[in-house]
Amino acid sequence: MLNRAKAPWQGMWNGIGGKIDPGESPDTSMKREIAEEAGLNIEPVLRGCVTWNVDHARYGGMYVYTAELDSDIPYITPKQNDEGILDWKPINWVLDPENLGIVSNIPKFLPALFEEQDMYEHHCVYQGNQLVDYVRKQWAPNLIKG
Ligand SMILES: Nc1nc2c([nH]c(=O)n2[C@H]2C[C@H](O)[C@@H](COP(=O)(O)OP(=O)(O)OP(=O)(O)O)O2)c(=O)[nH]1
Repeated sequence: MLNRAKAPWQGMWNGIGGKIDPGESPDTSMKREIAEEAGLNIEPVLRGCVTWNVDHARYGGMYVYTAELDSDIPYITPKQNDEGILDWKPINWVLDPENLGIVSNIPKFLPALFEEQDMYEHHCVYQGNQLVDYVRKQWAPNLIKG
């Protein structure tokens, strides 16, 4: 997890990610972001997408990935970089609904990434900063591999 040094969600814990560069595929972008921000070489596995709208406007979305790491990987945390503080967190801590230090939609979409075979679009509706509705529907990637 990354405790973000900058907005959005400054001071909160989020997964690692970032914007896709021009000409880059989502998979390649994910690999690059994890290498840049965590110094890890991973094979990202696409597991769905998260979409949102804020105040019935400002629609956006992101692809979500998982990856498997060797348990013997030498990786000491917490560790600070330009993006914030990196640390491994127990899954129960991440998913605890009373944990207000986590970006609010993570407990909604994360369990399905690990526990279910199917992929979903996880849609989040915000009023201002408040997550007021969440629905998911089955989703299949279309022409995004590269
Ligand atoms: N958990 C969660 N993360 C989100 C959501 N929306 C969203 O953009 N993100 C992620 C993607 C990015 O990692 C980060 C948004 O920050 P950003 O747009 O400044 O991107 P970044 O600085 O991390 O990336 P970059 O400039 O290095 O490319 O949060 C969301 O609804 N939930």
